[in-house]
Amino acid sequence: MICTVFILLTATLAWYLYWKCTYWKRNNIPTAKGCYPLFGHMLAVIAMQKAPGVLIEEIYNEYKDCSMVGFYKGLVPSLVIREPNLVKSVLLTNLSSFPINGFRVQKDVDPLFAYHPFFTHGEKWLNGRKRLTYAFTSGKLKILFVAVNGVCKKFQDYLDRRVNSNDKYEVELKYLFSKFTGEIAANASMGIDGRCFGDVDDPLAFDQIGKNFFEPNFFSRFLLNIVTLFPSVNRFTKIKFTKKELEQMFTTLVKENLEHRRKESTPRYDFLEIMVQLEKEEGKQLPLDVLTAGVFTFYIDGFQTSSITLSFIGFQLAMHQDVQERLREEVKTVLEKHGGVLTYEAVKEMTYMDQVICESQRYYSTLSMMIKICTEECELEGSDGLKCRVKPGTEIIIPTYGLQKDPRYWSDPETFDPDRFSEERKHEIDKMTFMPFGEGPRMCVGMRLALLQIKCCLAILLKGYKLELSAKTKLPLKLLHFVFLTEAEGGLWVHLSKL
Ligand code: HEM
Repeated sequence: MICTVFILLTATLAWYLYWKCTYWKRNNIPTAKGCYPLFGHMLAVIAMQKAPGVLIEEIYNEYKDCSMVGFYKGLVPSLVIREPNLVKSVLLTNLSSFPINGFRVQKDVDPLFAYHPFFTHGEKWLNGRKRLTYAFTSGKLKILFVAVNGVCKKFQDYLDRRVNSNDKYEVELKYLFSKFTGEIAANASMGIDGRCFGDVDDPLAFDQIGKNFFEPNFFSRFLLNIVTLFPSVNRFTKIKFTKKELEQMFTTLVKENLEHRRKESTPRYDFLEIMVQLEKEEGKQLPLDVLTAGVFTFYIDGFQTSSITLSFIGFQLAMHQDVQERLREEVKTVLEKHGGVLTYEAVKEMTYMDQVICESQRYYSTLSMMIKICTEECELEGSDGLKCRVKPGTEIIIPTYGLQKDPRYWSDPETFDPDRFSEERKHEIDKMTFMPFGEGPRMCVGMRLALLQIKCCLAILLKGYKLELSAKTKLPLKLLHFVFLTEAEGGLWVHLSKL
């Protein structure tokens, strides 16, 4: 009897797994190689042998003739879409069918993330997004520019100290730029000192505390992988993305800062001040947890993404001395025109810098992919005739990295050529093949601040220093994608010297 029950149960389970793993086949969609029962295509990812971004890149490159490719995240059917018209359909035309991002958090486990627009949808997303959009209009950016400019001065002073004492200062670019973006995150969010530019690394500095969050050890990386890949598991495991101490630190900082601001009227130039202005306009105070979450979003989103982006730009400039020289000329000419002062208007005039940033973002996309979850059935149709009726629960993967390097959409994609983005040529680019900040109503709300801080940082660097590649940088670069952020194995090392 027990034996029969066992056989029946095993046969049912085997049939169930077979049924799940043949979903794409039954729907006439090509399936990526390497599917294992229960784990789907995720075995190497779970075993920490492959980052999710690398897996998606491999799938993208292997199925060159297909508009879409199915794979399985465990038992969940996921679809990699490989054509701009399909991306447009998911991010714009049929956005209401894909309103949720593929990374989820639970309010009781990660309360600060629970208000982050990226992790929310519906009314909550709309409110969160509205507050951040308010903070990044042109008028408000000019307020934040005061803080950014202050950080530029500190950065310049830090570079002078480092280069003067070393003649040629050898530095890892993400380490260096994390100091800049960490200091911006502290200064421009709450008007506090981020302690990033000391001669010795301060464990409480904003660049160092961010390290704990973004550079976890092997074990926490494994847990984070599991939670991001299988969010429903976390209903039981309750693994936190944010450390409790970090949450407490931000809550205390915001609370103390708010008390001063609501009482005093000294002008301040930061995000919290803009939120206090918003309270006044709306005639009601925002709850402390909402404000803390806003400041936390500012920190988490601005710090790492911008420093990674900057480090790849710095790498490209060190590799391409002609581009570095041309950009330096632009910076010097524009600054001269503005009396040697880095103003908001001067930054806007640096158009070749925009091209260099775009091309670097295309070449090494900071976010290797985007993931959207279907909540309402919708049809996708590729140019090869493949049709897919996407069912609720299906995950759609937008392979940013693959699309931005695909020779179908980019001539000579492996050549670093900022002139692709020149006024004369940029019309040749299909919008949906270049999405460093996403696209559509859910695209990056902090894009303008990100570009402002990146441009200011580059202007300071280029007007006074030359970047040359250090032999410590391992070429060709091997890209690592921690969950979905891109980094280079061994780091990006350069020598900085005074001009
Ligand atoms: C170079 C730096 C940055 C890059 C490359 C970047 C990239 C992105 C991308 C690709 C998305 C869309 C993700 C998706 O649709 O799946 C996104 C969303 C978002 N970003 Fe950024 N970002 C940067 C800087 C910032 C900054 C400085 C802030 C705020 C201070 C910010 C706040 C956000 C928020 C709140 C969202 C979610 C938007 C929504 O779902 O409505 N980002 N970012």
